[in-house]
Amino acid sequence: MANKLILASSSPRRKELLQQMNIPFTVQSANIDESQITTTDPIDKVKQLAIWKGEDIPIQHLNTIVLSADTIVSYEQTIFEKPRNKNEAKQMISTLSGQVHDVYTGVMIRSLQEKKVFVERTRVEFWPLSEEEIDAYISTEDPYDKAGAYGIQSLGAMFVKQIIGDYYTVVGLPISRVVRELRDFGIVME
Ligand SMILES: Cc1cn([C@H]2C[C@H](O)[C@@H](COP(=O)(O)OP(=O)(O)OP(=O)(O)O)O2)c(=O)[nH]c1=O
Repeated sequence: MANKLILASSSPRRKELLQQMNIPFTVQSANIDESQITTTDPIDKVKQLAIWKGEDIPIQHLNTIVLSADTIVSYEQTIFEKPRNKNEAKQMISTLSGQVHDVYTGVMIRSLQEKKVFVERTRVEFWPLSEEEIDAYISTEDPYDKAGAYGIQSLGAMFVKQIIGDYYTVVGLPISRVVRELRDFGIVME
């Protein structure tokens, strides 16, 4: 029997990226308490959160594969997750203005027998931004469901001077690596 993939995510971007790769899957959102995390190291954090999300989905069959991920923005010693309000969004974008930051995405792929966890990093440089530009941006919907308060795939694209690494790591799922790793779990394009 062919293996079946479950995407343990409520992120519309992760769903779209798997669809773009012609990989068949179903969605089951993980429900975890991210505030329970204690580590402040960005790599440990995205790994742990991806593991919690993936382990929240029960596996009942030998042919079930679960994919989960977590994305954060890291600048100097600070981790930026999703902004809770306008003030936090402004603070995040103002801090990232004119600077280079890292985006980390942790991924877990698991079956009953096996587990693979990895982290991808992409470096992003922002142009120096004016206060007017930042204020205009945070009054849109764009920043609020995204780590670091910007969407590189949407309006936030105008802030990005250059990147080093996989663009899709920033969007929330390093899809080329994920496709390769999924093959080892017997998940391939239709
Ligand atoms: C930096 C950046 C992040 N993001 C998104 C990717 C992630 O969906 C989100 C970070 O939140 P996550 O907690 O990684 O994911 P999620 O809550 O959206 O979905 P789930 O936990 O159910 O899988 O930020 C962008 O879409 N564009 C960007 O440029």
